Amino acid sequence: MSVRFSATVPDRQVRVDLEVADGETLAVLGPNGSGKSTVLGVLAGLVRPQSGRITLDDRVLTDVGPGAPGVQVAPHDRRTALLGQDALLFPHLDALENVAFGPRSRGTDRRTARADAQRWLDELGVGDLADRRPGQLSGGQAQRVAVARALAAEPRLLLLDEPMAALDVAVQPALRQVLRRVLQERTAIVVTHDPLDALLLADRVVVLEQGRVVESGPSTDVLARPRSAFAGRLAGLNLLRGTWRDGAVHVRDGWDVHGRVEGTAPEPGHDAIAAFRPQAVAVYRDAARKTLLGSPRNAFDVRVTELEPRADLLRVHAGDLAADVTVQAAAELELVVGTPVTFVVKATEVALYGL
Ligand SMILES: Nc1ncnc2c1ncn2[C@@H]1O[C@H](COP(=O)(O)OP(=O)(O)OP(=O)(O)O)[C@@H](O)[C@H]1O
Repeated sequence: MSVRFSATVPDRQVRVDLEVADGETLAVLGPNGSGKSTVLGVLAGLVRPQSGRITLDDRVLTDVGPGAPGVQVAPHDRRTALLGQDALLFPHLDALENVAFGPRSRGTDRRTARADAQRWLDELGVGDLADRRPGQLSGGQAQRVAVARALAAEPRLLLLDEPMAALDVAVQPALRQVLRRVLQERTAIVVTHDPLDALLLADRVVVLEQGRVVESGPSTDVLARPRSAFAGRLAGLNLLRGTWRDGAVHVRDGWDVHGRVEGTAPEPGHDAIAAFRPQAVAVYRDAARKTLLGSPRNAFDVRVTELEPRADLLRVHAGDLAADVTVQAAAELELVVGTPVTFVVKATEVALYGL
């Protein structure tokens, strides 16, 4: 286990235990004020817990509280790197100097530090912006430089606090793809509000509510079959797993899911996943109606397995799939458990990813 974390911060009502395996990315989800940033702050050494013990690669970073030796390694000595919503680059330094700053201050010679910094900028797709100052970068570009700067410090644990929250929706997919590459094989914790980030960036998810871990497990399980109230509200995503074939996710015979490919298209025959929200699914009794539809759609012939009231909607479950319909529509469709129906979802509402 790379990270073992146990900490209590009473004035923030936080009491959390968690572990991260070597090379694993853990997503931390939870409502506002549930303690996500506090956990990152404690890991980074910025918040001192009242009691707690943290080890990273068996090195003790924090060991405080009654009877503990009172170890609290300083933030710059922990081999953790924390990246927030805002890039927080030094405004008077260009991108290259920003990235080279950490290695320089640790004693790396100027030429090596600059060469390494250029490599990291190249790796993050912003190598040609090396001589720009932060004021001349877009939000997405600045965030890439910030990731390069974090990685140049060669952290053993990368901490990302909503790294895409401050960016335009339009530039999020590209950064998400960069982060996916960066996080592969790296030990990291990502705080996010977006279930797709949890799915795509993380191997495992923990859900915090009121400073406690209320749920944890593999990302796909937690998001498709959430048990906690928060994960349920956030996720409940329809996730269909299959192999990539002819530009679609082949789940089984007759179930080829079309959608928009997020990031690079998967290799034929490789594992892939299709994700769409229950709100995007229309439910029909008469399967023939789907042939009347204009834009490309996916149709799944299924049987209702459960009807779950949710606020002013009804969630119609059919095995692993779910659709949200209004109560009125459900009544008109005369839905009961066992009713054969067709779930229809537009291809534009389906996100496809290679795994
Ligand atoms: N600097 C601080 N000093 C004292 N209390 C704080 C501080 N920062 C946060 N808190 C409190 O600690 C609790 C946990 O907050 P935290 O920021 O860790 O939650 P979060 O899950 O990251 O929330 P969000 O999603 O809104 O960022 C909250 O009750 C919050 O009000």
